[in-house]
Parts: sequence; structure tokens; C-alpha cells
Amino acid sequence: MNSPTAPPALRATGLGRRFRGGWALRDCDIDIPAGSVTALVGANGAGKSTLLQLAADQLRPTTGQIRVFGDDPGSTASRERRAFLAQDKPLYPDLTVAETLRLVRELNTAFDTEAAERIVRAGNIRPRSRVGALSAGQRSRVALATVLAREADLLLLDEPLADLDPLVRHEITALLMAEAAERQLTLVISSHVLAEIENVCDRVLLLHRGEVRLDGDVQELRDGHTLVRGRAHEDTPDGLPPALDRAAVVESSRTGRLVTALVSHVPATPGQGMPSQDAPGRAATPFVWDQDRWETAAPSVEELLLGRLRAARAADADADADGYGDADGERSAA
Ligand SMILES: Nc1ncnc2c1ncn2[C@@H]1O[C@H](COP(=O)(O)OP(=O)(O)OP(=O)(O)O)[C@@H](O)[C@H]1O
Repeated sequence: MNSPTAPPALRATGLGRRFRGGWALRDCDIDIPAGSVTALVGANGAGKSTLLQLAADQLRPTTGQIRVFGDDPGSTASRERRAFLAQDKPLYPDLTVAETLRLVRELNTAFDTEAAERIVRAGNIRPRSRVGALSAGQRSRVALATVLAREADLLLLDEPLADLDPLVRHEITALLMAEAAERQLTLVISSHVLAEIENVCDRVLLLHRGEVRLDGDVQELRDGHTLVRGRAHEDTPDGLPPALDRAAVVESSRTGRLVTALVSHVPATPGQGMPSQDAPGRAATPFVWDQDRWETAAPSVEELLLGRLRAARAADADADADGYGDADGERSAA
């Protein structure tokens, strides 16, 4: 069990990393509790791989610091407690699967060879097959086997499911979840497959242009938002009800006469017409106005993240139109 005073699995404070093209990560404050399963999401170039590489000591910060179970990622203690699967899943193509597993065992103090072999066998991969002759999905399975068998407490997985067919993705996800539960692992998984996050992760961390835009418990985030759908209002340009505080509207879209909006329960300014929460942590009560015309529902994680991602992109477009963007593509926070 994790004691209440144990350090988080991953903590970033004022973390920034700059490359020649600009900041890949900037001013990030992040706490990922031990034992949690966090989905790391964001558009291409948002900074997900950079964050994972910083945690895996493959990069050093430009500003701030990052700690793995309280230690510098370069320390021996930290190296032994975390395992990293890079996005390109580097493996030696000329080695056989069995030789690959042997090599990883030799390079690591703790390695459960039997577990690795079990995972590989479950994918009908022959130990004598050359890695270079495997399909992308089979290579992903071997790479995941080498990481899962490391007996680390924190797994940093950069798009581990990207090359897998839906059936295998499902199997590997189930395997990850079973291992996570049994060994009380902390998982940080970057993914673009938003629909699959719902059943897998208890936390989400959304990055946008190197900044943290959303970070928290999935259920609390869902409880903090409402999806509103209905026939467009004639008297407002966005079709939303006049009484709805626009500061609370994360994002809205209109298709013909139908308007859909993602509404946050924490508006920038309190306003009339907001959904009220009758108890902390409980789902919001429905809107009090126009009930015949507006449906409200709790958003799925995919709807919530899509809304947040679209809102971030729209804010970028507005900033670009205002001439906010810098010459090297950096910008002020939207
Ligand atoms: N080694 C590097 N040298 C220069 N720039 C880099 C380097 N690594 C990343 N970047 C830049 O940093 C930014 C963040 O990249 P990163 O790979 O972390 O994004 P990502 O969220 O993982 O993207 P994707 O979803 O496409 O994998 C991008 O603008 C990228 O071009």
C-alpha cells in the first residue's frame, strides 16, 4: 500500500523543455499519484513524448524539475522503479524474440522472464522469430512484454497501442489493466484513441502546446461538465439559451438546427442559468430552463476531451487572427 506521505509516482514543478524550435513543454506542474492509471492526451506536438522522455531521463529539463517517486529520473533508485516504452518501440531487428528477452533480462536487475514469455506466447509469436520479420503489432507486443516484465512500479508508455488491431488492442489493454491492478502499478499512457480511455484510465492529463490544460480524476472531470443538446435558439448568435453563462461554455457546435455544447460547472464568473450541483462530487442537476427544448447529459470521456481539444484549437485560431503567435510558432496561453 502507498502511505499517505509517500511521494507521488511522478511530480513536475515548473517543468519546461525548450528545443531549437521553441518550447515543447512549459511551466508544467503535475502530480501523478502512485497506483493511478493516467491517460496522457493532446494533439500532435502537444508535448506528450517530451514529458515521458523527461520522466524516463532521456531528456533533461530546461526549467523546473521532475521527480519519479521523489527521486531525480537519472538516479539509480528512479531507474529501477520505472520502465519506459518509447513511441518507436526500439528493438534490434536482427535478434530473435528469445534473444531480445534475454538481452533485456541481462540489462535489468529485475526481470520476470516467464511473464515476458507468457505475454509473447499469447500473441502466437515464436521465440525463434526474428524481430525484423514480425508485424508492427507483433513487435509492439514484444516491446510491451519487455516493459511489463521489468517489475517496475511506474510504466511510461508512449502510444503503446497505436499499431495494434482492435482485437489485440483490447487484449493488451486487458493485460495492462490486470497487471496494474495486481501489482499496484502506476501507468502513464499516451494515446490518441480517446474512446478507449474511458474504460482504462482513472485520470487524464491533457497537454496543449506544451501546457497542462486539464489534469484530474476522470469521474470528477465528468461530474464537472455537462453536455447540452437542443434546438438552436433563434435570438442568440450561437443558438444557445440566453440565460446560459457563456464563460461556462467550453465549446459549442451547430449542425443545422441542432446545437451541442460542453458546459463546465466552474465558470469564470458565476452566472444565472448554470447547472447547479446539489452535492459535491455528484452529477449536476439538469438545467432549470427550457427543459422541453434542451437535453442534458454527463459527457463521456471522449466527448469531454474532444470538447477541450476543439476549444484549445479554436483559441489558437483566435490568437493567430489577433497576431498573437510568435515567429517561431510559440504563443501566449490561450
Ligand atoms: N528532439 C527534438 N528536437 C527538436 N524539437 C523537438 C524534439 N522533440 C520534440 N520536439 C518538438 O517539441 C514539440 C512536442 O513534441 P512531442 O513529440 O513531445 O509531442 P507529442 O505530443 O508527443 O506529439 P505526437 O502526438 O505527434 O507524438 C513538437 O513541436 C516537436 O517538434
